[in-house]
Amino acid sequence: MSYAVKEIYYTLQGEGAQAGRAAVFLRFAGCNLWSGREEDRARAVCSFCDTDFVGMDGPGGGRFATARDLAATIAGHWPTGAEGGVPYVVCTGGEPLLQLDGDLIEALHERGFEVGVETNGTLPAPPGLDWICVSPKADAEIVLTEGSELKLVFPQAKARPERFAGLAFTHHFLQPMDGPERVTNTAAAIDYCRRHPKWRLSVQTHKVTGIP
Ligand SMILES: C[S@@+](CC[C@H](N)C(=O)[O-])C[C@H]1O[C@@H](n2cnc3c(N)ncnc32)[C@H](O)[C@@H]1O
Ligand SMILES: Nc1nc2[nH]cc(C(=O)O)c2c(=O)[nH]1
Ligand code: SF4
Ligand SMILES: [Mg+2]
Repeated sequence: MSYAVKEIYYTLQGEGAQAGRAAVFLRFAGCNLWSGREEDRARAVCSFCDTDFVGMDGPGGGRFATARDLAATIAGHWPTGAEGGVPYVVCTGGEPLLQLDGDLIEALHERGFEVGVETNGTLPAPPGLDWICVSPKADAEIVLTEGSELKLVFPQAKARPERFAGLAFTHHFLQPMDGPERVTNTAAAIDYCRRHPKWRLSVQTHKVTGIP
């Protein structure tokens, strides 16, 4: 199958347990919980999204006919001068599990990449992923109930942390909801983590440092 890609760029992972790690970001176009159009936001299942994932018009974006082509393009974004460490690609979107498949993961592994995914958890994951970050949304049942990290945007009235605390993830993070209430949400997340040490705070560090 072919892949619809919004953008591809090299940056640092900004969130969660891998925050600070150099990575190529592969942002797929499209999501199953919101059309991406502002006029649909209020009645979307997921209504707080901070991302433009519509179309294939971003830097490095486009339609890729094969897994080989896409993996080669991603590998081309890893700087030739980067010394040490393991090349890392973060597959996000939009919802990456609408498109990410075993062929692409295999092609990326062949090029020496570890493959991470940022997902809303509503779709099954193909085999072979090295890092799975699930970020549940209040009105969308998750089918991915284990993985590397569960990163809950906080607060969501209908998705309280207690509902997810017992799931088999290696890490549990609360990420303050960005938007008009960011400062209040950050204080509330800090307070929750202080009272429930199983949970850690995930600050969106790329927004603090001003990188993409
Ligand atoms: C844009 S989403 C794309 C991946 C996938 N669709 C998902 O929701 O996990 C990437 C990450 O940003 C988080 N996110 C989206 N909007 C946010 C906001 N307004 N504040 C904080 N985190 C947000 C998501 O929960 C997810 O962890
Ligand atoms: N630097 C950086 N880190 C991120 N981690 C998750 C992101 C996402 O949009 O999925 C993201 C992003 O957009 N930028
Ligand atoms: S599920 Fe992810 S990409 Fe889709 S609208 Fe929500 S935060 Fe944005
Ligand atoms: Mg983002």
